[in-house]
Amino acid sequence: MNELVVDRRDDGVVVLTLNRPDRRNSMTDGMTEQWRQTIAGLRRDRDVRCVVVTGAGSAFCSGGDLSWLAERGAEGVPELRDRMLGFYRTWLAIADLEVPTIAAVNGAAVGAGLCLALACDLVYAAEEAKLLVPFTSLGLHPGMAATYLLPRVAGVGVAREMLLTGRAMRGAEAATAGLVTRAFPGESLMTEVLGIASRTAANAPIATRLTKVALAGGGHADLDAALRWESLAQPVTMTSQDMIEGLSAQRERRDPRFGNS
Ligand SMILES: C/C=C/C(=O)SCCNC(=O)CCNC(=O)[C@H](O)C(C)(C)COP(=O)(O)OP(=O)(O)OC[C@H]1O[C@@H](n2cnc3c(N)ncnc32)[C@H](O)[C@@H]1OP(=O)(O)O
Repeated sequence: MNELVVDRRDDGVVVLTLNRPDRRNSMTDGMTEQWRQTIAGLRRDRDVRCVVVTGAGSAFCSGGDLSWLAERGAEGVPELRDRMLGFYRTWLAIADLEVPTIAAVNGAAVGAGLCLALACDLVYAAEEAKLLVPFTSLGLHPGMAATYLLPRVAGVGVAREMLLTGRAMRGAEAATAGLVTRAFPGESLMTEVLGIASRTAANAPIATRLTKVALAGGGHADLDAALRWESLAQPVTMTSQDMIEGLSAQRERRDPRFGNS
């Protein structure tokens, strides 16, 4: 079975659907390998302007496959360390894509599954989606950069409560807490997300990529760093064909048609 469905749309948006609905899209070795190949392909593809990740069926992603954790053999810490590092890096490679990435959290996002969503630039959740990181209740230390992503996205207070108590949030509360960008009623989530993705994909590619670089790691550390970066990056876009097109489109009151230059 294809555990990762890739849908390339005409508007430059690629939708990746985790596809193991009967196991709530938990991450198996097979799905992880498909993810690795797909993300590597998307990195090289200049026609891609925005990537959306979602889950098939009722869940977004229930995290690491529990049967793998239960059945693991005689591997010791060094072997497991290598294995886990490879697993984390493969999934979090979505954060290395130069184009904007969006998680459409259609249902439960648990453990590594929530971390995958938080590694995206924008996270839209169904109001009823259940979000939690119950590592310690499973006897596990957090993984998949949970101890980086949660405090970074929602602040250390939210991270502490979610990681130490295992408390679940619904999408609506997660939006209020700043853990997700916005919540929508479940039935309209995909329509809303595809609209946002399409509009994002239509923006000037070079300006968008540079903006993403500027915001990586939570934005610049100080005002001077921001000014030094912007006084270089903005002139790069000022000399681009895209800016000429953007200004013409605004003058002519039409939608811009950006290339890649
Ligand atoms: C290294 C990484 C570590 C981590 O990521 S730690 C976190 C691990 N994940 C979890 O602890 C999540 C466990 N799953 C759940 O809490 C629930 O599921 C959900 C909230 C995601 C969804 O609930 P509902 O819709 O009621 O489904 P259901 O009846 O619990 O599950 C349906 C089938 O899916 C299997 N399943 C669910 N999650 C996983 C998983 N993570 N790995 C493997 N199988 C999973 C179940 O066992 C069951 O199977 P059957 O129909 O045969 O009873």
